[in-house]
Amino acid sequence: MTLATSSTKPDSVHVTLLSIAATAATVYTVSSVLAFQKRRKLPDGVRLPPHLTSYIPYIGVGLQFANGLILDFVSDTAKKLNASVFTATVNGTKCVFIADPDLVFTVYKDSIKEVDSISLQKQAMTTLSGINRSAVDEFMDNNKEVQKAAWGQFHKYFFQSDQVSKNIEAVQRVIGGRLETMGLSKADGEWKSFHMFEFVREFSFFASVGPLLSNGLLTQDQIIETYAKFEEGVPLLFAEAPSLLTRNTAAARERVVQMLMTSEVDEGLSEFMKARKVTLGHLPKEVLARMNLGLIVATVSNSVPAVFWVLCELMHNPKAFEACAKEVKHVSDKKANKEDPFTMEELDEMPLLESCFKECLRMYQASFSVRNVTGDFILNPKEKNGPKYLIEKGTCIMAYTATAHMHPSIFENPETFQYDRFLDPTKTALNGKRLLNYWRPFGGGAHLCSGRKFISYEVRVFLAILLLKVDMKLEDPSELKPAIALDRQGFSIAHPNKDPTLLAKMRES
Ligand code: HEM
Repeated sequence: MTLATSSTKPDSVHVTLLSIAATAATVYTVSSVLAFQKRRKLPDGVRLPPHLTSYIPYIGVGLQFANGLILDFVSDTAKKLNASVFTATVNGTKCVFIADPDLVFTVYKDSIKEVDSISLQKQAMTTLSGINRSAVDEFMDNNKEVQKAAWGQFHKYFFQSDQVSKNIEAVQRVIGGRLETMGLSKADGEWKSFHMFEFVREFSFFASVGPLLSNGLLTQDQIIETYAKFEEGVPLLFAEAPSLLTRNTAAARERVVQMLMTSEVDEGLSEFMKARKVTLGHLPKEVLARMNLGLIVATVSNSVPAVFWVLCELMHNPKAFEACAKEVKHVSDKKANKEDPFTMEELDEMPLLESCFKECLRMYQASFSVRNVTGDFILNPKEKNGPKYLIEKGTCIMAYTATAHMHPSIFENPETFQYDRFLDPTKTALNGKRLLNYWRPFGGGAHLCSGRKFISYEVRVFLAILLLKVDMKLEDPSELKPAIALDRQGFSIAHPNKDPTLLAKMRES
């Protein structure tokens, strides 16, 4: 599918699904759907979702329309059209939007065979990683066993406790090294100033790519900036925007790919990558590097903003900060040697930190789960006697997680950061069903995030080290907390619309 873009500032312009949505919202009518329904014979009680007839040009709209939340677009349009499911055509593709928190996760149901994501995975490998389309088709269509083995490796290295434990140890070594690089290894009594997002990125990027790919990347300081340039334009690449708009992004991508093929990277390969190299060894080195770039995107584009929001919320919520700091100190005080890395068992004794992480994923997961529809199927709304919707072959479902995550009938005061909201795993939602059933920041079904266990420990360990060793304060405590950057919605965990200044110094031990 393709997204609308602004053409004024190629590459610095972000494309958003919101821009499309907001543009679409300028003109709408349901009359065409009603006419169509009369023509098409539908089973009893089944209707076509109303269609937002809209003017959505490909080029020439963009930032000027990005003036609201995708969430509001979805819920407001659903209300206007009086339907929990509606469609809108986005540059030629009929997209299905779902405003019902009980229906939005239908996309993850493996039982619905008419929903396909492989084509989008292929599209991402081609447009985003830059792998030749025929090589992608050949790999995805004819190497099912190899893909299964590669998935198994992910499971082994990022899910099995013994391996996650090793990786979490490696993460702590990386964090220790970065504290040094950032001038925070010694208690010299001096406050140092950082932009909070950049500060988090410095730790989280290397703490992820080291254990995931290679320690050889830890010395390539310039990879962060180059990768950031690439990541900024990823939505444009995925949208297959004209090359004029993606030139700089593609150039940054090529530089990252080169960095992933250096001899230092080869020499420092992680255990996971060594295993992967055996399984995928038949692929050309460059294709492998591009696939690894895709892994970095899956990892870093979510984990960096996620960790940022946890730190940011803690800095703005003294009560939560104190409670988490106390929890970490309690665990640390029991350690025989305080300098030893935290074990997974110790991190499991930090449920408040975990709850903060879950709460931030709830509040800031701003991505669509996109699925192509390969055959007609009927989507049943929750109301017993309510309408059932026909989802048509050839459409594209755009499931927006925040539809459930920010729904006031599910999560009490959804806009408020409640640091202990997820402390009790048996807690029920406002509608009486299990709270965690409505918490899906890692997707679901066949594409459930493979890194979800690893990242939940990585976040805890990073925050535990900071809370234990570093004094932190906001440069301007009266400054309002950042909001979601509207121009990046739809792609990953939301980015902030501004980067607050954090003052930090190593604590006297
Ligand atoms: C807060 C951090 C993260 C979030 C919110 C997140 C979220 C997600 C989501 C929503 C999906 C499913 C996409 C879809 O259904 O279309 C996904 C897939 C995936 N994630 Fe994550 N992720 C995170 C961190 C990570 C990390 C750290 C890794 C690697 C260590 C990782 C590796 C993957 C992979 C490989 C997939 C594709 C799974 C498949 O298609 O089989 N993710 N992630």
